[in-house]
Amino acid sequence: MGVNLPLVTPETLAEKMAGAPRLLLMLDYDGTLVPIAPTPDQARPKPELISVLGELSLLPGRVVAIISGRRLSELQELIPLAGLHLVGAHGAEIQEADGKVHRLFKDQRAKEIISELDGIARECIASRGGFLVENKGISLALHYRQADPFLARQVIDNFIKKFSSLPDANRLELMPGKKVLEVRPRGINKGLAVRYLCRKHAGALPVYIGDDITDEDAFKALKNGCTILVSPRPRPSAASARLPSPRHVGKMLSLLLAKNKLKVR
Ligand SMILES: O=P(O)(O)OC[C@H]1O[C@H](O[C@H]2O[C@H](CO)[C@@H](O)[C@H](O)[C@H]2O)[C@H](O)[C@@H](O)[C@@H]1O
Repeated sequence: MGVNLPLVTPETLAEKMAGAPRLLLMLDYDGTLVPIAPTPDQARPKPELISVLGELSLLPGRVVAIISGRRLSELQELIPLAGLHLVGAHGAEIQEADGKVHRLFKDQRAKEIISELDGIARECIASRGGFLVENKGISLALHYRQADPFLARQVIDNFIKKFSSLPDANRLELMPGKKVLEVRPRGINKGLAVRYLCRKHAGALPVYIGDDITDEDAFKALKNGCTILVSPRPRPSAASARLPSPRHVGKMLSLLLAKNKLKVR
């Protein structure tokens, strides 16, 4: 794990990718394509971003995939584009570029536990403000971005205690994220999705860009690959380089599109 990852510029990164005969560009959503917002429903893509992603994915030799912790159904609504891969629920739901969907996760018992945990999370929150429970069916997110930090610690500790005492809790795992604690099926992670896409598009230059702890599985799956952490400051990561913000990611995508358009003329 490196800490002082070299900062790359959008220009250098776009140049490297534009030079590849075939490219597999994998992008995380929250905190990478779209800046972090106070609540999940406020983190929406700008029309320009949708248009760049759409154009890129139509170019020959360019495969674009969005890999997120969000539900696939939500990604389909946020990025309403045909022709790119959408991967939801940390890799459990994969939509191919032709629209075909694979659901990698079929453990019914784990789904039942998630539904139980929904009630437990709400009980732990009780009437305290600033929390949000996001039930994604096969995973659950307990958000505390707008809660008092001291109360958040108490609620999260209580939730973890109750979760750990559930029979079969080991079918699921806890994953901290940005002001959120997620519970997801054990063994499902973004690394699986990255390996799947790399096999499917063997020979293409794989690039993964992400900002959160869940993206570390993807970085590790692409050992020695082009892996970019989105972070304003250095922090331990398995990525190979760093871009400071989603704004820089957006700039890089526009430059990549412009360079590729010049090539296909
Ligand atoms: O894998 P990602 O695309 O990065 O998704 C990770 C989680 O992102 C969302 O929560 C985070 O973003 C919200 C909007 O900016 C923010 O309000 C929240 O505090 C963050 O934790 C999403 O709601 C989760 O379902 C995703 O798993």
